[in-house]
Amino acid sequence: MVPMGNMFLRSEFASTIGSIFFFYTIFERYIPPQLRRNLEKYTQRLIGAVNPYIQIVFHETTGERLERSEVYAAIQNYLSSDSSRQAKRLKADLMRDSKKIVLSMDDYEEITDTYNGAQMSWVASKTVKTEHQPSYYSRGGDGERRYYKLTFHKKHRELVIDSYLNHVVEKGKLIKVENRQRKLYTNNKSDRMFWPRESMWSHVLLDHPASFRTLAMDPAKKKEIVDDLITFSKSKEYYREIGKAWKRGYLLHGPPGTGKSTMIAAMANLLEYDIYDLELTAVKDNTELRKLLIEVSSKSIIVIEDIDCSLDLTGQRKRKKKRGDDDDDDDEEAEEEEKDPKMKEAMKEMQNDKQSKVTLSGLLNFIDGLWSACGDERLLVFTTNHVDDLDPALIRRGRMDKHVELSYCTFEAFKVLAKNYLGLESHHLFETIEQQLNEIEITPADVAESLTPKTAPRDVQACLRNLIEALENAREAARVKAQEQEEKRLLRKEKKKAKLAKEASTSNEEAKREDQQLTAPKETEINGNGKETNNCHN
Ligand SMILES: Nc1ncnc2c1ncn2[C@@H]1O[C@H](COP(=O)(O)OP(=O)(O)OP(=O)(O)O)[C@@H](O)[C@H]1O
Ligand SMILES: [Mg+2]
Repeated sequence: MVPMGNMFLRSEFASTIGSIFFFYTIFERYIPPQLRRNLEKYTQRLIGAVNPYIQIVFHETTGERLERSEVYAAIQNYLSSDSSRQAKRLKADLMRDSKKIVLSMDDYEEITDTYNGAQMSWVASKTVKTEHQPSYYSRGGDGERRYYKLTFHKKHRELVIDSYLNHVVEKGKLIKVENRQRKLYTNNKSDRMFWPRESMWSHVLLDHPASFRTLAMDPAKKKEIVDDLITFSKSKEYYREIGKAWKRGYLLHGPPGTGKSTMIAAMANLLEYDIYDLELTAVKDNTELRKLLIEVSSKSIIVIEDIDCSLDLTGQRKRKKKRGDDDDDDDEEAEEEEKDPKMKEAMKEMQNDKQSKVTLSGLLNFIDGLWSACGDERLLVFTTNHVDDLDPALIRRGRMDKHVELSYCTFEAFKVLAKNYLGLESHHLFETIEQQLNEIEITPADVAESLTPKTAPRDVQACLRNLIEALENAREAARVKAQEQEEKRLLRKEKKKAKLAKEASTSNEEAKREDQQLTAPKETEINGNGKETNNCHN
């Protein structure tokens, strides 16, 4: 049996709804629009005077161009976890650049959030376009405009305005960054035309498998770098306190094939950052460099590879990436220049026209000038094979805070590679290899190549033997190279000696000729007066 009280309540409720419906129909049908709007306005004011709750509306689109509001997107991300727990009807979206589906509450759902003990209510809603509203009213052309409505008690007004809204937006942006697909950017060539809103960077998805676990290097050094990176990524407040922009410079130097580029990928994977691979030679000038910098997002690594070869940063073009026999090459080039200096000059000018005009001071400004402080949480990484060729100003601490040398393969590094490539922790051949590695210089890239299995299933013993052979070959190659260099040195010495001897004999001959001229008997003439005249004109 239904209790009498309940029945009464139900009939009361039904009659209230009926009355509202009745008045609403009259209101819509018989009251002219102008009067209706005025009535709505005053009713809102009346309710506002007695209602203790405040509402803020955040629309999905803003401005005349109806761009998607960043705040709306941040709120959507912020509310996603609460929505999936509280809302009964959910919408699933795969946002642009996101690797995860974002769940948000469907229209007219309501969820609550608690912040510092204050209750906040969020409702997803939409307004439908009426005939009085402009045609650009809705973004998708479906005549609807979505919004989130935040409702809270007026006693929390300051809390909401001073901190809750910032908290929502920051947390929402963070969630977006965590969900994003990471990217590898490179700068576009500057001689092409850019559309007004087109980016100067183009990108692909970043999907490099490198990690610090698989990076072969001294374990203590590796730990130091990992700790440094993690500390940096958590130091937002610290950098603010000491009054420094939140960025850090890394200089990775070492011979080719020692893992500099691999380490950059490992850094990006560890911190979940994007990579901006900056090709300096494609940047027209310092102004363009600054524009590129402004477009770099937070949580990113800006990389300039082979900085010593990238540009003429010290006023002299660096021609030699690969050294070794430079002295001879230099001699030959000098000879060429002597032969036809004018042609050389003309070629240089032609090259200069095409070259980037980025200067050292432009690059220094890029690293730590005022503009470099726009954007947060950035690593700047330079790599080079020849650290001594770099201008000291470029790599001083404060600009390049951490200098990391990546060098030839040590036994510790080999063990990491053996584990990665062969799943080996120990083997009786390890002792031989350790001895060899102490005596021979070989890059981790060469070790990795020797350890790569060439048969399936992999033959561990054969791989290790490959490495031992490669090491012996490297020893022989080093011996031959040293011998060749010694021969070249001796040849140069001989040449110099011969040149000096030739110069000495020429000057001797000249001196002899002078002496002969000085000591030769003077022609004597008797002039008309019967006096002697000296006819020597020297
Ligand atoms: N320390 C290392 N740990 C693991 N793998 C490495 C290491 N060094 C090199 N390798 C392997 O060798 C290859 C080449 O290494 P990488 O490109 O990182 O060298 P690099 O120092 O950047 O050389 P370059 O100066 O020529 O640019 C990588 O693909 C990687 O497989
Ligand atoms: Mg490299």
